[in-house]
Amino acid sequence: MAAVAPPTEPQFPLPKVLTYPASTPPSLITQGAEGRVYKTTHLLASRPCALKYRPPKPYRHPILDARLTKARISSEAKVLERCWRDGVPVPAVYAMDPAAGWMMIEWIEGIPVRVGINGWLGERPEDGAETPKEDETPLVDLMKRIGTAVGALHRTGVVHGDLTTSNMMLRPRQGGQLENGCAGDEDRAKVVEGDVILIDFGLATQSMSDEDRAVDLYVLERAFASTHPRAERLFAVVLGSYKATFKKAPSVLIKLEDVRLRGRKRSMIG
Ligand SMILES: Nc1ncnc2c1ncn2[C@@H]1O[C@H](COP(=O)(O)OP(=O)(O)OP(=O)(O)O)[C@@H](O)[C@H]1O
Repeated sequence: MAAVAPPTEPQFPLPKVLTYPASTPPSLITQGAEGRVYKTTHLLASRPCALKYRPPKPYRHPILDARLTKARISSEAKVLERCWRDGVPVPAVYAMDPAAGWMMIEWIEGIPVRVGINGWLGERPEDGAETPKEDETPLVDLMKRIGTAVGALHRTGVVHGDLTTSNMMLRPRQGGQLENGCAGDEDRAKVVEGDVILIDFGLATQSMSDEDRAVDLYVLERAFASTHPRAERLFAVVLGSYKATFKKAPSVLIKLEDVRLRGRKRSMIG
């Protein structure tokens, strides 16, 4: 008889909700400074979920810690629900227990947009290098979908607070997508296909201010330039589709000029 492997001890004590039986054991996806993300099937075997859990912080006063944790989970879930109701592409919230520090949200299949873009760029030379022009339509289309998603987010009265291409998932449409963002020539377009879903609303707030929206765009612009320097010029496409999606974009884009100027001054001063 084949030996049965003993169950492996989880690296961290599981939140209580994940100690109940489920069709598959939970798997730890990330361990950040503030919390952990697990993939679980605790709700339904056919419906994988992401469980965001903020464990107690031993270095904080317990009453303050409990209050902060509860407020942060509630606030993230509230923002997600508002977005979802208004049709912004975000994971649905399935369940939560803010006092216990967790919320269970829709699992988004696919790869982070960052991985998709880098998979597309592959070994391409730096921007501006002498190369024959190639058809960039699939990448440009992805930029448009990013701008549309951010435009929808701002239209609904939410600013994300940490927009990066890591906080966006590319959910495959029918026919699938590549697992790891690496592709041969014939599959290259596939790595940038799919619906853009915004994730990680831990720093999100409800705001209608041009300034807050412009800062959100600026954070994304800076993150984009440092993560994808070879595609920096395409950020204009993101802003173009943002403008096409969101009626109030023109005043936000004027504000963005100020925010950029402040950013440049700050980096000159050091
Ligand atoms: N709904 C989801 N579906 C699939 N994967 C997810 C989902 N939510 C999060 N992830 C994965 O977990 C990672 C961390 O998630 P997230 O950024 O929301 O948590 P965090 O960084 O711990 O949060 P916070 O910034 O609020 O402390 C993501 O980069 C992604 O890989």
